Amino acid sequence: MKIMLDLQDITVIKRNKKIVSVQELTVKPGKVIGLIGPNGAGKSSLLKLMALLENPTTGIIHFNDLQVFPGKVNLTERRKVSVVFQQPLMLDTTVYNNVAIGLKFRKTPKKVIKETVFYWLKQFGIDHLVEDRAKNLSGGEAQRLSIARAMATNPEILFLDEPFSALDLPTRRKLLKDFQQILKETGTTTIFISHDYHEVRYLCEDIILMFEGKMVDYGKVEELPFKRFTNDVNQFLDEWMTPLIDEDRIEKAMT
Ligand SMILES: Nc1ncnc2c1ncn2[C@@H]1O[C@H](COP(=O)(O)OP(=O)(O)OP(=O)(O)O)[C@@H](O)[C@H]1O
Repeated sequence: MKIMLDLQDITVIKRNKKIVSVQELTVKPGKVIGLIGPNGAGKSSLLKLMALLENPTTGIIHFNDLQVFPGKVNLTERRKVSVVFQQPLMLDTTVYNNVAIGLKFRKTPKKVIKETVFYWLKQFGIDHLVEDRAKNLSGGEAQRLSIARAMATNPEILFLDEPFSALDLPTRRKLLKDFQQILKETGTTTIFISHDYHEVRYLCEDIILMFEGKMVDYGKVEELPFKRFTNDVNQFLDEWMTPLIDEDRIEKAMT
């Protein structure tokens, strides 16, 4: 299988501190990867590199076999990448225009724009809000809109920085279910930051574990409970995985 994204000998140094250090990281098409680790571990910094938004201090990045320099990515490559942030960045206009804008920039014919916008709003269950102003949406609706907008441009790779963390549990569960189905259908390569083991297990096959700026693991989610790292990392993982054990116990008790 070909490699979509390839990072070699990457470091990011900010204010004399190495905040990201990754020797080798490759992403194959179609993978859904969770980017995990404690606060300040370097997840967002790594995501920005992978999404070609920021330059590493040292190292080389290839995207589809082409060496890229994030500060100077050409438009064709940039448009293959979509990023969704935790706080949806909405234009102060209608829901329709928020989704249509990326397609307008790509000079997509009007008819195709309309079809695409309605298709994605429907996929995320918000087509009835098409004429509403984006700023009036609830948190859950806005998050649906921001992912629909990202998907509408048909990205080769999608990055999400804690997209579900601001949502209440039922809303989050519903969106996760819809999103999982959509990823299954589209096969979009996806990398997303999460603090939620349940979420990661539900959506991803693989995880990248960051700890104190270093990538300390890149492997299968299901193998994580059986791996051992340094004491600090083990302690983080033990605590990180505990809520799921509780949740499983509650679910069992209820059935
Ligand atoms: N522009 C910057 N200048 C200086 N330090 C920075 C800068 N950006 C990030 N850092 C530092 O780099 C480290 C990693 O930050 P980053 O936001 O990547 O971590 P994170 O794992 O995403 O954390 P969180 O889960 O809290 O969002 C932190 O110590 C942060 O303070």
